[in-house]
Amino acid sequence: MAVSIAVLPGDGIGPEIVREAVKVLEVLNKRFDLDATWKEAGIGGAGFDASGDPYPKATRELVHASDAVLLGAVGGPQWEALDKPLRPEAGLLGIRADLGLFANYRPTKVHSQLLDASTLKPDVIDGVDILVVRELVSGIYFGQPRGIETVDGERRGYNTMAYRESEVRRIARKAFEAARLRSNKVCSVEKANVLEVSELWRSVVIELHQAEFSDVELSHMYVDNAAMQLIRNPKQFDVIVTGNLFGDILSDEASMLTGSIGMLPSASIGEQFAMYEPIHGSAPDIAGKDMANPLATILSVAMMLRFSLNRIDLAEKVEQAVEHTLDAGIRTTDLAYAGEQAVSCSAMGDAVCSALEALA
Ligand SMILES: NC(=O)c1ccc[n+]([C@@H]2O[C@H](COP(=O)([O-])OP(=O)(O)OC[C@H]3O[C@@H](n4cnc5c(N)ncnc54)[C@H](O)[C@@H]3O)[C@@H](O)[C@H]2O)c1
Ligand SMILES: CC(C)[C@H](C(=O)O)[C@@H](O)C(=O)O
Ligand SMILES: [Mg+2]
Repeated sequence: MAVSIAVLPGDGIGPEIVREAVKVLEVLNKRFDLDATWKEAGIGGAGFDASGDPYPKATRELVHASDAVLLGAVGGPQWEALDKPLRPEAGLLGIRADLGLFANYRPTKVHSQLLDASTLKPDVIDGVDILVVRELVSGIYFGQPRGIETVDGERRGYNTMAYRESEVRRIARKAFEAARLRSNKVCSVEKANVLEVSELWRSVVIELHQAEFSDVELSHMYVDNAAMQLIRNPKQFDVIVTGNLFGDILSDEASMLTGSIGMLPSASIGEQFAMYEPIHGSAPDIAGKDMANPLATILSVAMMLRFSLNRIDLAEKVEQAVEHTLDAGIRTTDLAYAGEQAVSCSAMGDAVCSALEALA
């Protein structure tokens, strides 16, 4: 069956890493039986520069007409002076909200070939396999009121962290369902000792657990402790379910268990649409140098094959190709801590494509 993909490279390293992921799609079309077509459109700073809107109308129309979306990354210093609604990041929040992508899955899997790349001891991280399930279209990112006002002659900035019961219930449900397919453990992370929004979060998670998921082991952890436990003993976690801001922070932290933020893919899923993107940003410090790690984006393609295109077989091939590439000692700069010679972003993409072709 023919499938259509909207490809949104974005800014900074976005076009570089997405180019390598598209090469993988080309191999799947040519050497396997994927029948995918794709079209590119602008998002973030690229969207703003072309049309004055970080989530342009043409992009919106394309993603609504596609089976899945692949996004690189958005943002960069050249757009920082813009008004908030025009910034690249507003384009990303805009597409997530527009497509209703409330569930963001961020798998953190330690590859045994990369134990040297992590700053943590091998026995602490070997075998780590955590799924962060992050709420993506609510919480403090979207809560009202928000703004900067002048109070008593000085500026005061404020945001609102709010969750409705229904929003907590639907993300918690996704976490429990995911846990049933894994090690059957959910840790719900919030700050219920201080925040009412977290108090509600915890009580809704407990209600849902008692009503429908009592077979799943449930624990609760304050976010500050969770940040520490992720480094102290990451293997205690299976599924972590948390809100938008805490999930953003904890997933970047968790990525370093794997050796690099360049290793973590993600799937953002709603009722109707799905988008796949690495968890990292546009990395302005290395953009344009062909040195980014494209594996997070390539592994996001594997998630797309599995969850949106109904091709688990091809998802597994892509994941195997990544494993074989790591087995061969091929490392981009972010992974090359043990004296290995680093390869470029495009060479890493080529290596994964060759490994994939060898599996055809
Ligand atoms: N999903 C997204 O589009 C997304 C995510 C995070 C940040 N951002 C945006 O990206 C810009 C830069 O943000 P930041 O510097 O805080 O975070 P970042 O994730 O872009 O970079 C953080 C550090 O990680 C490195 N890094 C990131 N991805 C890498 C990769 N694939 N390979 C090798 N190294 C990699 C960078 O070089 C940098 O040193 C900002 O405008 C931010 O808003 C976008
Ligand atoms: C760029 C930013 C809006 C985004 C977020 O905070 O969600 C990013 O950090 C991410 O993790 O995808
Ligand atoms: Mg982030």
